[in-house]
Amino acid sequence: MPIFSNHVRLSSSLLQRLKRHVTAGVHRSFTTTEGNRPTIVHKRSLDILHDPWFNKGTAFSMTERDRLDLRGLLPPNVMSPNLQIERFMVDLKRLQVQARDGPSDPNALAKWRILNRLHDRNETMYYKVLIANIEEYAPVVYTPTVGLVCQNYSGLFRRPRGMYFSAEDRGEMMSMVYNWPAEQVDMIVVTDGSRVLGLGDLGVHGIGIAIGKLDLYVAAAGINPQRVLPVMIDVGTNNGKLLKDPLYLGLQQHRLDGDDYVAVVDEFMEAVFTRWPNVIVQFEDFQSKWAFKLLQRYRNTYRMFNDDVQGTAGVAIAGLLGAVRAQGRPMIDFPKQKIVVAGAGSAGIGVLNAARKTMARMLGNNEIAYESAKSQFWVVDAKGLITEGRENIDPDALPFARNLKEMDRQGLREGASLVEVVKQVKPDVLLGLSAVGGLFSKEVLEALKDSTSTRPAIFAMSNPTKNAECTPEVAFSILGDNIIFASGSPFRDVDLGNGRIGHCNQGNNMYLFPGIGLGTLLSGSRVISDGMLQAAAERLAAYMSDDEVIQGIIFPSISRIRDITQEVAAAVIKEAVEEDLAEGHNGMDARELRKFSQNEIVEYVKKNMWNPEYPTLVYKQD
Ligand SMILES: NC(=O)c1ccc[n+]([C@@H]2O[C@H](COP(=O)([O-])OP(=O)(O)OC[C@H]3O[C@@H](n4cnc5c(N)ncnc54)[C@H](O)[C@@H]3O)[C@@H](O)[C@H]2O)c1
Ligand SMILES: O=C(O)C[C@H](O)C(=O)O
Ligand SMILES: [Mg+2]
Repeated sequence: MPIFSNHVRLSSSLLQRLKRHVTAGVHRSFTTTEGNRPTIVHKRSLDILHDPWFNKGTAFSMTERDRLDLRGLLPPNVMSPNLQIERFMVDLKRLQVQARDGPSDPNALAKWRILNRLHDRNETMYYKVLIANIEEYAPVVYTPTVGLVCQNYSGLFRRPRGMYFSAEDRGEMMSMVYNWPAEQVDMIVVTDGSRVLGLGDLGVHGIGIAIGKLDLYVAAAGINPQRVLPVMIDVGTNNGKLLKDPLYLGLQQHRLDGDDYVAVVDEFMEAVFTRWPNVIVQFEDFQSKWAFKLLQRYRNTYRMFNDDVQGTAGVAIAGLLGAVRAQGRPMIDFPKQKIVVAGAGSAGIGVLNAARKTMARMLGNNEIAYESAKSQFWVVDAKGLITEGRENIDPDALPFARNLKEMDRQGLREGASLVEVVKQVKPDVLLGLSAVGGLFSKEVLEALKDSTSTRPAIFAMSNPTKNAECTPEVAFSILGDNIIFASGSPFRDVDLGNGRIGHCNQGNNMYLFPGIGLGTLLSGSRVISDGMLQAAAERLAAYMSDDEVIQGIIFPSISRIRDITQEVAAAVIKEAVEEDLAEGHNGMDARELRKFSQNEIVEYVKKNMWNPEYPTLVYKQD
């Protein structure tokens, strides 16, 4: 069957170009599932059954069983991939039947265990299940359950997944990186476990967060699972409980700091980029103290980004623009919005910087616009309202510190509480990235009733569920149905009676990071520029129709995540080409990319996404 037979609408010139590209790619990759080409394997018998990359379990055909010395090692009934999944789902669904009282932690963990075991033995089937049921299982393999998994990791740990670079490995990283079996790695998600969601320092157990993010890279962006690598940089932990816990899996020492810390991360970066010069590294859940510094240190030399700072910023911008449209106003009115942000860490500051820049661009894109835009923000952290009167102010928060005299005129002062700020400012938007569950208390939400907006917006973006600044039930019950609500972790929509629905949007960076990674990979850009991130955010913002936005739906359902990711990746590629950063990928050179129309870029993206289908396996001796 010709490779492109199912894409009859492609123009013939694009078809030729894509064919050349795929053919070139096949010769370079060490295993491939593109088209119907067989995958060459260098193992047989039980070794195949024990390798999750190649295992098909009961779906091995009889001819394949013969070819790979598997006859007799499996029950005789050859199952179709669909029947195989049906059998697996019986086990998984049994948990739902037992969970009469709604979702509970033990139930979520039990589901995670079943899925994780499948992940360990048959990756193709695991991603088939995940992609087909993404709405149901993203909250199990990703936020919020992944937080619980990290908190319980020493008991849950079975087979290792990913790589651990520890402070003890200094001087060895350049060679140990070759212990990873894949010749090609496209995406690394790395964490040092110092700020896992809103759960604090979980040390080496934070590896779960890198695994969960990469699950979405495969499910949403179609990155080949053989080419993803979760990484934990273990420099110790400052979590007193873990330091004393005999069952803790990581280094039981206080975290390295200062130059010692940077030296470890430097060595890791050098090692992975030496072995895989085209890899993309996503930094995840680093405490803000290091998140910004490492981003500045590496972003102009390596293909990397920080998801909590940059991915979150883009998702928040898309949501904030959606909130403006939901008021029936054009996006260009964004610079008039009064925004109170609770939380000035890596995520909060990332959002503030991006929102300020977006406003400035809309106001004329000059120095004056940039200066004036900052007066739209009031930032409250653990010590209250941040003003120029703050002692030892964090340099990253300094640009948003309010002038004391101006605050005095507004009836506010240094350290004013969130409720005071909301009362005085009467904001259009209240956005939380504080990691403090319930911070948007009844009092705060009551104060928001006086908002000058026709439709106030509440973004309770902290994760996991228990850390959300408020629940949609509380928000809708206090403020009525004329609000916009988004949360970082998934909540159900709220039934407001009389057929009315209070829509709960999930404002999570999962809508951007897979597309940022995929777009960067396929463009071959050497760095990830602000323009590429901005293009990603704008594409997400434009994704929702006017009808949806007016109903209060400002983010898409996660069931559309593969489609959104494709669109975001295409926007990232287009921008990389326009900024002359694209160097091409896998036989597709940058000049070809430049000739592509918007639709052709989207087709190019689709063609390069991995799908969970079993390839034919052919054995060849090493
Ligand atoms: N929805 C998303 O896509 C997304 C993305 C990134 C981060 N997050 C979540 O955002 C939260 C914060 O992440 P971070 O990296 O910025 O953490 P961080 O620890 O760097 O920052 C937390 C900030 O909250 C402030 N804070 C603490 N108590 C407060 C209070 N009572 N009132 C106001 N502010 C208070 C702290 O002073 C600090 O500035 C986490 O829960 C994380 O899971 C969500
Ligand atoms: O992991 C998530 O769900 C979003 C974000 O990266 C976070 O740190 O909370
Ligand atoms: Mg994160």
